[in-house]
Amino acid sequence: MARIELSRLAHSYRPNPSGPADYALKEFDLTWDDGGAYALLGPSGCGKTTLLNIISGLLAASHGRVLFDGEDVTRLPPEARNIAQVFQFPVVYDSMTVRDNLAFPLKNRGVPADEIDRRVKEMAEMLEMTADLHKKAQGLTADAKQKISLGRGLVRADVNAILFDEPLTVIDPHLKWLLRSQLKHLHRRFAHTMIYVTHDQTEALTFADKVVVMYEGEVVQVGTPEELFQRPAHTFVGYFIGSPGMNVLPCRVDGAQATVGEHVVRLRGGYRALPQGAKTEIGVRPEFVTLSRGEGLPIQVERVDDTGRFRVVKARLDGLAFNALIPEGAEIPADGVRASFDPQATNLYVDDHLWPAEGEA
Ligand SMILES: Nc1ncnc2c1ncn2[C@@H]1O[C@H](COP(=O)(O)OP(=O)(O)OP(=O)(O)O)[C@@H](O)[C@H]1O
Repeated sequence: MARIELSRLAHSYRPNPSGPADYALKEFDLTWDDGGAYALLGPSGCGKTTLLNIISGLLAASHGRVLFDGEDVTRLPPEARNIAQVFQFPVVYDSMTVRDNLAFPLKNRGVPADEIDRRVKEMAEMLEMTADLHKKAQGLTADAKQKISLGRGLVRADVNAILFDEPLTVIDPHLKWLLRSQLKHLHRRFAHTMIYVTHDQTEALTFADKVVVMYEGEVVQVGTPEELFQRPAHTFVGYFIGSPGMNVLPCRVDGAQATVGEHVVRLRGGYRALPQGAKTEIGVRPEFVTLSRGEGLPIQVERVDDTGRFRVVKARLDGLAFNALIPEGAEIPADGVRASFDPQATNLYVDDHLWPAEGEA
């Protein structure tokens, strides 16, 4: 296992990049702690696979360095990096049995036969494939083949890190849930550094201790699921995490208050010296919105969906989509509805980035 550092890393697939749009990854520094369970989350095309392939050595970064426990591995090929990688689609040897497929990475590294036997049995049990050990991979379903791929990634004890690139895409929903909890269990047991790529927030939040969120080639936040919920560092994190996502409203800011349209919203602290001409917005999660006939911003309710524990109110505010989550039992006025926000949970964004109030870090 290793602590993985990416130093001033950037990548362009073009030979002569001339501007930010030419970069699949824009420059950043990032450290993955030894033994951490990370999810790498972001929409299609944001650079997740590019980043994973740079860590494993399948791709040479055009800029910056990769360090494992302080040692520069930037120029080392994949086989010298001791990384296990599991891809979206199965990578198995069809002509081999399940047992031989699982044993392959261990045989390659000269692990003694009795140790191979023990680890293969343990892995087959975990994957619920003990009865299939003697079968050729060829005749198995896509699900089963992908389970073997996972097993081949997890069977080695000595890896620096295990990288998963959307490994559960082809797996049916029930098994998906099962395998995800087994991965978590395995992480607790062996404390491998694990990086799990997904564009599914549920998958990311259930697997990881820390989530790295990417957007358009940038790492926009690294944080615990709670941090991503409470203080999204970028408006994209606010939209992407949570269901429904954070409300983002254009505003003007004056000290400790924002003006949205003609209405004043109290902020949790003072804001001065904001950059001239920058885009300013407040972000408030639907969970921190209260509806009443009294104070607040006028909204037009379009729909109320009852989920059991709370109701999702879909509305418009100054023509923009706006959502509120209202607990069961709390009143939703029939007309003249106004929305007010908890100031502690109202964040200010300047050009999409979270802006701290005076005195905040
Ligand atoms: N081999 C390549 N040559 C040129 N451009 C590439 C190559 N691979 C990826 N890209 C581009 O780099 C950007 C990042 O792609 P990448 O596959 O890393 O994203 P991703 O977040 O993994 O997406 P997905 O979730 O769809 O797999 C995209 O604009 C993509 O078109």
